[in-house]
Amino acid sequence: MADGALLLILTSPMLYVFLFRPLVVHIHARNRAVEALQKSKEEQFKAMVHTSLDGFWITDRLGHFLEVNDAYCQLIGYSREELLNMSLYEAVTLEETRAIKRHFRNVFENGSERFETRNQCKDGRILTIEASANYSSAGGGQLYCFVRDITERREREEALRLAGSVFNNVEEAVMVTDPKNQIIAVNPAFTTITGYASDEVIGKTPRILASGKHPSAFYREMWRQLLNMGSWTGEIWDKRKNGEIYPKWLTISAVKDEQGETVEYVAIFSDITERKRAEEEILNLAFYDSLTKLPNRRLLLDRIHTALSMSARNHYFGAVLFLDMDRFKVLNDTLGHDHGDLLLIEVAQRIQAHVREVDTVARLGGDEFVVLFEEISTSADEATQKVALIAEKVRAALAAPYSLDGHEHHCSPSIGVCMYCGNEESVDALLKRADMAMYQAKDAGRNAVRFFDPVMQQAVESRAALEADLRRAVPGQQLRLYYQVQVGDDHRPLGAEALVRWEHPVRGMVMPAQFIPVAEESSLILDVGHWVLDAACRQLAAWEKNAQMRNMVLAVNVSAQQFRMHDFVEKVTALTHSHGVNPARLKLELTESVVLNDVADVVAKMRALKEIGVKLSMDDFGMGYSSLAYLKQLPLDQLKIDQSFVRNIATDSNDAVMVQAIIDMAQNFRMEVIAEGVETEAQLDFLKRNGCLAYQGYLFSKPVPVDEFEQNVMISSPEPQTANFQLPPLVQLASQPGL
Ligand SMILES: Nc1nc2c(ncn2[C@@H]2O[C@H](COP(=O)(O)OP(=O)(O)OP(=O)(O)O)[C@@H](O)[C@H]2O)c(=O)[nH]1
Repeated sequence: MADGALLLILTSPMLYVFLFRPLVVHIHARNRAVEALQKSKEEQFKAMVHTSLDGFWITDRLGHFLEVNDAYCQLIGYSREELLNMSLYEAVTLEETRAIKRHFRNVFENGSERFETRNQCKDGRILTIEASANYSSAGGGQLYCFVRDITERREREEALRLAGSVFNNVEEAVMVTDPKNQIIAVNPAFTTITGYASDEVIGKTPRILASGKHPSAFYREMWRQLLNMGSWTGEIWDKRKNGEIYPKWLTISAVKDEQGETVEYVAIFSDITERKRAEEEILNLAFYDSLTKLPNRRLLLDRIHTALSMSARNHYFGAVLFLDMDRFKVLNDTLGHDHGDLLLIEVAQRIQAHVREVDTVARLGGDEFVVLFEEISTSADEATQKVALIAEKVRAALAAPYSLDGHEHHCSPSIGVCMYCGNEESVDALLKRADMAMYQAKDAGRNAVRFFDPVMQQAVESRAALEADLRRAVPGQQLRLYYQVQVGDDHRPLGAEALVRWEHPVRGMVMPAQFIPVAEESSLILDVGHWVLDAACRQLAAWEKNAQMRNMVLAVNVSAQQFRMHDFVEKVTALTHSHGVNPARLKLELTESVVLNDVADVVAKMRALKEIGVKLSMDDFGMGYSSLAYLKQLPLDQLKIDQSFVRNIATDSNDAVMVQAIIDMAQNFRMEVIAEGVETEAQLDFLKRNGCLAYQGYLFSKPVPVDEFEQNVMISSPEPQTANFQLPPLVQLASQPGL
């Protein structure tokens, strides 16, 4: 229309001036008005958009921002200028790029789309955005979009979803109560643990769960803490629907609103029956003896420790009783371990029946028990007397016959007592003393009570020190061999007995009587024994090269422990081989204690030794329990008459008869016989007259180092094995034991 008017004006100026101009003016005015209206609408729109709390943007079809409002700038952290130089793709997270493209396509096709996306702010934060986009074809196609940050809402929803899932699936029971303590919700685990379905408890108070095991003060304290601190945690005994009382671990928290008012209490609990049972079991295993149910060593040590500290404060005397059943092994060996166990249980009960409840009765292990008496008296005398009385009562009770599964058995205890006051002595020392006293009771014939004696302690301590030193003797090369000659009836040297000496750097020369018993009580005797055999073989090998010494037979003592070793024969064989020694020059002296053990095994070993050519002699013959019956079975070469018989043959007719009998026996069994401890001519004379043709003793020589021995042999036999062994001026030393 406006275009037609213009044509008319151009073709007819008059018409224009008079008719159309006013019209044209009107039209312009109207257009201006429309424009103005449009402008004002745009302004309004702009104002509306810029004041909107929601974000707003316009992009072109490619996503370049054409307009953004302040809310969007604030939301995303970029300025308007920055955004107008960016595309929407730069404002979303990388993963969202494809989704945005899809949303754009949808908007182009459908005109509008609501979608959720994730924007990346300038500072890196990721926001969950709800977007409502519209398409306009104006300006080559534009997208108008209102956006809203729903990050928090989504997080809340997620948290709620999670809480709901946790509530329903968690193993712990959850119970929610209102501020009036009425149950408003419980989860499935609550039903599993308590047995109550939710509709049975909702509207009720948690008191229906109470076991009645706790006093009301317990609940008062729980509420006090809950109200003051906002939560309570602890162990509590409750009752299930079926009446079963059980322990649970409970946490109650008060949930408050923004004003700080409690709106709910949330109780979360788990059933700890199993855990408590396991804990108790572990505790029992750790601190109690499973057979007698008495405290074990660990708990006892702890109790003694506490008792000593108490005594240091209150100055009361206390005591430790150490009990060991006498010959308990016999019961195990005869009636069996089960009966042994029954006796131990009975012993535990009898001890407990005779002491106060506050006294600790413990089992240390095996047949050893300890009783700890605390706070007996502040007077030493009174305390000692009281303990002596109790100990005697316990002894008598334990010595009474036992009926074990129908079998009557007699057993008794040996009891050692050690008093204490204060904590100067350590727990260990105290127990050790009581133990020593117990051994004193055993030594006194058993079934007895003995108090600790300090003199005995000293003896025990010096023995322990000797053992510790002895441990270093072999590796420290402190052992020596001495040689005591053995001669024939013509006094010619036949060989020697090798005798061990210990040359201690501080103690000086230690005699075997001092250290062999100590070695025998530990396995040290094996090391010492092996060393002696090795040294003897080395010496024999050296003598092989010396014409005058070549025929010497060397006797070596073998301990019972050493002989019992399963590989003893192999060891002897290996030693003779490795030193290149003629085994016939080696004579092993066995004692009756060796032979008494397991006759069949002993005989087998002896035969094996004889097979390789080693000679065997029975040492200290006549001292033990050797019976003719088994002497006959032993492949012995020689009997050695013990020096205790030899000592008195000239003066004691009994000993003389004994020696005669031994010599006869040896002759009957076709064994050689040698007498040890020959110190006088009279003894020698008697032996000779009775047919004993070999001798060892101070009359010929004391034990001497190898050089001296060789010298003596060479002096006495300038020609190999011809001359008599001269009696050296050593006879005066005869009073020393012939070791
Ligand atoms: N039945 C049973 N025997 C045990 C138990 N623990 C250790 N023993 C045995 O208890 C015995 C303890 O013996 P000892 O105390 O050394 O010796 P004993 O025969 O009592 O002789 P003395 O103490 O010298 O009078 C050993 O034979 C152990 O094998 C156990 O739990 N039950």
